[in-house]
Formats: sequence, C-alpha cells, structure tokens
Amino acid sequence: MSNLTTSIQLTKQSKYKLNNGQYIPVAGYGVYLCSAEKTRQLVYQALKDGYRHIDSAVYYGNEKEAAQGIQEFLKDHKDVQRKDIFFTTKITNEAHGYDNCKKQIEEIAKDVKEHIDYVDLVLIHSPKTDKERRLGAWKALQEYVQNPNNGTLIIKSIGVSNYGIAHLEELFNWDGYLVKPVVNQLELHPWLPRLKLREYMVKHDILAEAYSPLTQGYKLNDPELLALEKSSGISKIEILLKWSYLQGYIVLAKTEKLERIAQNFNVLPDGQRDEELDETKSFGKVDLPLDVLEALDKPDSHEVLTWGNVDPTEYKDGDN
Ligand SMILES: NC(=O)C1=CN([C@@H]2O[C@H](COP(=O)(O)OP(=O)(O)OC[C@H]3O[C@@H](n4cnc5c(N)ncnc54)[C@H](OP(=O)(O)O)[C@@H]3O)[C@@H](O)[C@H]2O)C=CC1
Ligand SMILES: O=C1Nc2ccccc2C1=O
Repeated sequence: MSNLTTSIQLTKQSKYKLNNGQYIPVAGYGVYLCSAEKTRQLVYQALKDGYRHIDSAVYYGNEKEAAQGIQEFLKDHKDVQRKDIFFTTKITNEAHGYDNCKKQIEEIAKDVKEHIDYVDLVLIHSPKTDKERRLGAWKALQEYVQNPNNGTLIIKSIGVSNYGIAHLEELFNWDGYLVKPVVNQLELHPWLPRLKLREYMVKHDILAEAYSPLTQGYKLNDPELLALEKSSGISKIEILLKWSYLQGYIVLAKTEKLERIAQNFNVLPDGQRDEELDETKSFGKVDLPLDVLEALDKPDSHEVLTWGNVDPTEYKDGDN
C-alpha cells in the first residue's frame, strides 16, 4: 500500500455554489423508503447529527413528515435557522406537463409550507414521459423560480434527476428555455461512474448529486471492496462515501438506523469557524490512499442497481 493519498478540501459544513448563486451542503440525507411515521424522527436525528441537507420526493410519500422534522429541529435549536438547511423535493411523472406540474406544486405547498416556508430545490424526478410533458413541467418550474412571490410556493432552485445528455440537450435547445438546472441527481458509484455525462455536466455547470452512493447495499459484500477494506483498514462505508466526495459530488446517503446516520456523516472532517469572517472555513480534508482510489476506478463499468436495473438516463420517448 503506498502512502500517496488523494484529497479534497471538504468538511461537514462545506457547500457548493450552484450556477444560480445559491449554496448547497455537500452532504445530504435521503429519505427514500422511510415510512412517514419514522421520517420525522430520522430527519430530526440527521439534523442533530449535523446534516443540513434533506432529500425527499413526492414519490416517497414523506415530504410533510420530513418538513415537520426540520421544523421541530429548528424549534429546539435556536442557533440554527431555516436558511441553514437545504430541503429538496422531486415531482413525479404524473406532474409532467405545465398544468399537472402546477397542480403538484400546489399539493407540495399544502404539505410543507406551514412547516418550512419554502423549498430550496425542486427536481424533475425522471425523464420518463415525453418531450412535450418534460418541457411543460420545466416551463412551470421556471415560472416559480422567476416569480417567487406568486403566492403558491417559494422555490429557490430547480433541477433534474436521471436526465441523460439527450434530455439535457432537448431542454437547452427548446425555445422556451430560460433557467438552467442547477443539478442532475443520478445514480453514481464506482460501478456506475458515468464519465461522459459527468463531463457534459461540468461543461454546462450543472452539479452532480450522487444517489445510492452506498449502492443501496448491493455491493457492500463485493469481494474487491472487502479486500480493499482489509488491506487499507478503512471501512467499506467510508471508502464508498469518500470516493463519492472525491469525485466532487453532492452525496446523498440514506439509512434508517439512527446510529448509522452519524457514522455516515462523520466520514467528513469537522470544519473550522473563522470568527473574524463569521463563517465556517473548509480547512479539513477528505482523503483516500491513491491505491484504494485506483482500485475502485472502473471507468468502463455501467452497472445500474436501481430503477429496475434499466438506466433512466437512456430513456427514449415511447420506452417503458
Ligand atoms: N432521484 C432518484 O431517482 C433517486 C434518489 N435517491 C435518493 O438518494 C438517497 C440515497 O440513496 P439510496 O438509494 O437510498 O441508497 P444508499 O446507497 O444510500 O444505500 C442505502 C442502503 O445502505 C444501507 N446503509 C446505509 N448506511 C449504512 C452503514 N453505515 N452501514 C451499512 N449499511 C448502510 C441502508 O440500510 P439501513 O437503512 O438498514 O442502514 C440502505 O439499505 C435516497 O434516500 C434518495 O433520497 C435514491 C435513489 C433514486
Ligand atoms: O429514491 C429512490 N430510489 C429509487 C429506486 C427505484 C426507483 C426510483 C427510486 C427513487 O426515487
């Protein structure tokens, strides 16, 4: 094992600047499949452990409870303000199309507004309808970010999820296109590095949010990963999460086990507060030995572990 490490200046408090000037915390806690009853407690605990970014979706059926968890945490922690927390939701395929999208945003508003006032980010969850409906939804979302005072719901940023290059090109080439997506949320891990799409997104200043960074558990007993864990002395969870941070992703991990929330977040080092500037500086570093990184590097791998193993970024109108 060589002593060389590859590192990135990043801490628990780090945020990336989006292409619209807003900031997004690099570490996100996702609530896919968390039951509505448990979500409030899980989100509260995630915030208590230091997460400042919660990822939900209409499809998950727990947006309201996630928002309630945030509200309760803020009530109990007066040193943290709403602006310090980033809340994302995603619209379903049924909300594609201009009118459908507006209708679903009204429903989201009913669920979350009384608890958290506004939503930081709304994503189109997947491209899996057709061009007209995708663009109709984007037209509606653009209006919300451009007219935040229209009374329905303040949405600070909009983005996409599971979009491939063709879906992004379709958006950029549309004559109604006004607002750039700030992120594309994608399945990303060593078995699915999506190099071409990532390069395209870098060129267009769209950040990558990595979902299923722990492979939804599917690869946690992969012999190569277990061998790396043994030879490096670094846990496989830490290896996978650090790999993700080192790619420059916003990392969305999920666990329903309370003790694992802190374990996952603590992979990042603590930031240091610069009292003079009244801001948290990213002096800490995330690092992994070069040979661990090299062993994980699978540029040609394309294993889709979610979405029924069918890559949604490759969806063509008319496919199932
Ligand atoms: N836009 C999209 O289409 C998608 C978005 N997402 C978002 O990304 C988030 C994260 O992705 P997700 O697919 O949930 O998968 P993850 O890669 O985060 O994996 C979650 C699985 O890993 C296990 N796990 C988590 N932490 C640990 C740990 N420390 N030790 C051992 N096992 C652990 C969990 O089990 P346990 O709960 O028992 O700890 C769970 O089974 C989602 O919650 C959602 O917000 C996810 C998929 C698709
Ligand atoms: O979070 C999610 N996990 C998923 C797995 C399969 C299909 C969609 C999703 C999500 O949106």
